[in-house]
Amino acid sequence: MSISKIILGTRGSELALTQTTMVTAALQSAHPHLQIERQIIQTSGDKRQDLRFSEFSDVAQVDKGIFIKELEIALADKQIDAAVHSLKDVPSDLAAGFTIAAVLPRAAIEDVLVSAHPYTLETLPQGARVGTSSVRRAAQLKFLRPDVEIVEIRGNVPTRVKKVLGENALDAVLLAAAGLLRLGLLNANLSRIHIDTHTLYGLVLDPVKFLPAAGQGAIAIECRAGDEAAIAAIRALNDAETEARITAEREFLKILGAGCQTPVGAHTWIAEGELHMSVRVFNEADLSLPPVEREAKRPVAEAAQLAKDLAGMLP
Ligand SMILES: NCc1[nH]cc(CCC(=O)O)c1CC(=O)O
Repeated sequence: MSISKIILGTRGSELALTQTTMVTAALQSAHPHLQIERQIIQTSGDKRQDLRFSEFSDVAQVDKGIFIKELEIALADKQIDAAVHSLKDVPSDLAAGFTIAAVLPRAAIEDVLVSAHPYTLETLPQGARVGTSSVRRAAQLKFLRPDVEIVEIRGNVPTRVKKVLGENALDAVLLAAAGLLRLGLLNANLSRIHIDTHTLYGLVLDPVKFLPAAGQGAIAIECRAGDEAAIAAIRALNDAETEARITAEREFLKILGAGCQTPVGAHTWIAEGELHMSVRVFNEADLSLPPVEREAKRPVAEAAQLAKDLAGMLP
């Protein structure tokens, strides 16, 4: 079964559009005769950039994917055939009727400390104000630097970078390396951020010390479950190592009933044919408590079981 045309749905942010251009290029090269169209869909997360995540009418809804719901509606309505997502924004318990048909080879997984000054996590000034809207990043920073004040920030990636500039500038913000790289803001040495006429410092944080979010740096393509023709076409883009890693990371979140707004870090890597995962689970009610840290490994083919092993090791 093969298809002649695919409509890709995407959010309209610069990052989403860049990622969709990457998917389009990969898809076109896998299927030279396939006609590929793009449709931009605004999500509730895009419409309400004025709100903090904690102010959404139903806080649980944030975990259920404020950045993907409208894309799933468009998929179900057959307005689009596939939705391009930052996997990190896709809930670990995907809504019924949908499937992740492929994940592209993963980019950088790390978080970056962005600042107008060459700070490290150790040399950030006492009581520094650091911007993030991720409870995972907030928890990890508070764990390493209890004196730091977390400031909740929202907006697209360039908007957040600019929070370290001008009047009332934050001392630093925390962002994903993948997004900064894809937008061309972070240089190839991963040390400088260029935005408008400004040059800022970027410090890539060691994922062993500052654990990434499940799925960070991965681009996923979601289809209607059962749309075998579209799934088969898109499956050609799938990267097996990335899939094994994100399966373990997302399964761990799913077992915990956690979402993108839960303070959990998960780091996976493949060494000598085995899939390794380390996790850090913070106490949601009291972020200042030390996290539970666990590490385990299994053959790459047993990714979901690795997540179960780790979940079983929690107190
Ligand atoms: N929640 C926003 C979001 N979703 C994906 C990325 C970056 C790209 C990625 O992690 O794949 C970002 C921005 C950020 O966290 O800095």
